[in-house]
Amino acid sequence: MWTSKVSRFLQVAILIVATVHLTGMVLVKFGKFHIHPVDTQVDNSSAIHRLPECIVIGVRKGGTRALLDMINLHSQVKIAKAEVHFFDIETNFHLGLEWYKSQMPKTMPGELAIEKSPSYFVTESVPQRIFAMNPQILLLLVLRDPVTRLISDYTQIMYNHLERGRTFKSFEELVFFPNKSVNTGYEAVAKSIYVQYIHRWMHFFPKNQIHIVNGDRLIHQPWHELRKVEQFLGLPLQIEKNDFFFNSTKGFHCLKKKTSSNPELHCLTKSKGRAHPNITDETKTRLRKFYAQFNYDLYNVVDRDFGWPEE
Ligand SMILES: Nc1ncnc2c1ncn2[C@@H]1O[C@H](COP(=O)(O)OS(=O)(=O)O)[C@@H](OP(=O)(O)O)[C@H]1O
Repeated sequence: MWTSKVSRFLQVAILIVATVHLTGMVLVKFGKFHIHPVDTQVDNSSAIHRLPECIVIGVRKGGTRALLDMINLHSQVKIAKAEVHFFDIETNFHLGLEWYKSQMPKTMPGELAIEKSPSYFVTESVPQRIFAMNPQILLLLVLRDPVTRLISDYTQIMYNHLERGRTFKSFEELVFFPNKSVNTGYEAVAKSIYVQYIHRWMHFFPKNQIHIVNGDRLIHQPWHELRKVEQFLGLPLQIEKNDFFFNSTKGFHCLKKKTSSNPELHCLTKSKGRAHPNITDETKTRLRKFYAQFNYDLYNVVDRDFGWPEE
């Protein structure tokens, strides 16, 4: 009688302990509850500069700033505020890895440092240099419709000239030769031929280390793209639709940063999301036809169809 009471008591106790343990595991797995260094009473002084475990490698005008600021909403991510350009600018590269590390945000164990330098993607020497630093590194690449990216790139250069009081050639003059064929010698045209650069990266890194963010979806539904980035980085899922608000004046989503009890609202600077010059439908169609084959080649190489318009 006495022994059967003890054994019944033990069975109930084991059941309670197992239920609590399992519930905890499920909550952690689905990101409802995070065991995070910042949540616990850890001494912040142990935060140090570390090399990044993830780099946003480009592409220029793909939405790299938006991506970096958005992933920074995650409590386990710290970002380098300015573009570092360590691997693509020789004078920086020669300062060595200790200099590079010093440009990174301080992180605690379990936190990820991320930097973005959009020209890494197109600079020949960069994949090998990053591989030499860390062959396991995770790479994020934002790609958007090549024609929109080209127009965005041109717009940026145009504004830079106009701000300095200089005149600037029209889009058509730069993008087409007089016989109307596409001028691939114009850098902004070449940078939208993504497939010619991705090969170099895939020579060094397996596909599962390169995650491509859809830059067009990043504009319209950033939370979907951020969810995939969190999964790629192995982070607990935290970033939600509610972390964004649509700013109708800007025409883009801005962020609600959870730095205090009242979220701080943050939109990208005015150099992002500026009005593009009017480009005729005829010009866009000609460019779309030009990029179509390169886009197919890219879809084949990365096993993913981005569905960019073909005309
Ligand atoms: N939320 C939000 N707010 C503002 N802008 C956004 C956003 N999401 C994506 N984008 C798009 O990002 C484009 C700029 O890309 P990058 O940051 O990669 O440019 S850069 O290469 O660093 O100069 C920028 O291109 P432009 O529209 O030509 O300015 C935007 O279209």
